[in-house]
Amino acid sequence: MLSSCSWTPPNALNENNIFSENDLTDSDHSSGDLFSITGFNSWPRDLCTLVTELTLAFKAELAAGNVLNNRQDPQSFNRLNARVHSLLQAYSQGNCGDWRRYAAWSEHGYLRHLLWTAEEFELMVLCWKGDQTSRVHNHADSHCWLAVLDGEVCETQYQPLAPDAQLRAVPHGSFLTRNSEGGAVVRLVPTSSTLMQAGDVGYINDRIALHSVGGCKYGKGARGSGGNGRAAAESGGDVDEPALSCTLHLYCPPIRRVRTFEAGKVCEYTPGFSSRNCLAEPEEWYMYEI
Ligand SMILES: N[C@@H](CS(=O)O)C(=O)O
Ligand SMILES: [Fe+2]
Repeated sequence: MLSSCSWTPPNALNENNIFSENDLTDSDHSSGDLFSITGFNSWPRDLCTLVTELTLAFKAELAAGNVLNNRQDPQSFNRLNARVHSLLQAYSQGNCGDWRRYAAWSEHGYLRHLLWTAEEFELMVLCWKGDQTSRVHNHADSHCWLAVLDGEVCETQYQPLAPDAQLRAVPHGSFLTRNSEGGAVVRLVPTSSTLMQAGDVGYINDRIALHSVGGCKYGKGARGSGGNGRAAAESGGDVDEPALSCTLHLYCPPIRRVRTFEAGKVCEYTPGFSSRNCLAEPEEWYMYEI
């Protein structure tokens, strides 16, 4: 709840919505160059500050007349991506563990816990037990940032190929399905597989690839009390138990319909949530208007 957060409205911004050198204190300068590159106000160690800074980043692009989706003007996107990436990285590497109160796992599949929803973006914690894996899916023309809060996940990206494409060998893990509209048959081929650890941040959209994400079968995960995986690992997880991993997902704009791709079929549905412990009532967060 907002009352439990030490949240204060951000300082006034200059006309470019970027904090100037004069806005920085000496201690800010000692934090390094990232401030001058990304222009954000504070390193977000808690969710309230993170949501505030993200809101400012998205509103700044909207105020400059840019759309927010995967067809965004490249210059606007590069500016936004640098800022959002830095904010998520700062939070996932140095957080105070406040996301843990929203985390819960299930035997039956990964769980989605909604933290924050607004017109510009949604933020959620996803909890993976063992090697639970999402089906290959799209992101509905939204931007999707993913930060690992604890444990490890593996992201596999897929690209469509014509089913009769001349391949020397059919790549392991590829399968025949339908295209996005459920029409022509395509072969989805895995093109990359990336192990992501606590503190890592990734980005994807539909123009880059489809993907699936999965946790690790066994290992050290989110059992410690620290803010990230290193702290949890040091506090000692049991390597024989399913790993408990947590990821933070940011979708801009929020995703209302998602498509999943399996052998021979495409499904479209409205993604749901296991819990909606939103951080605060929206009106409390919009005290500050750009
Ligand atoms: N995009 C998925 C999670 S992941 O596998 O990227 C979701 O929101 O459920
Ligand atoms: Fe995804």
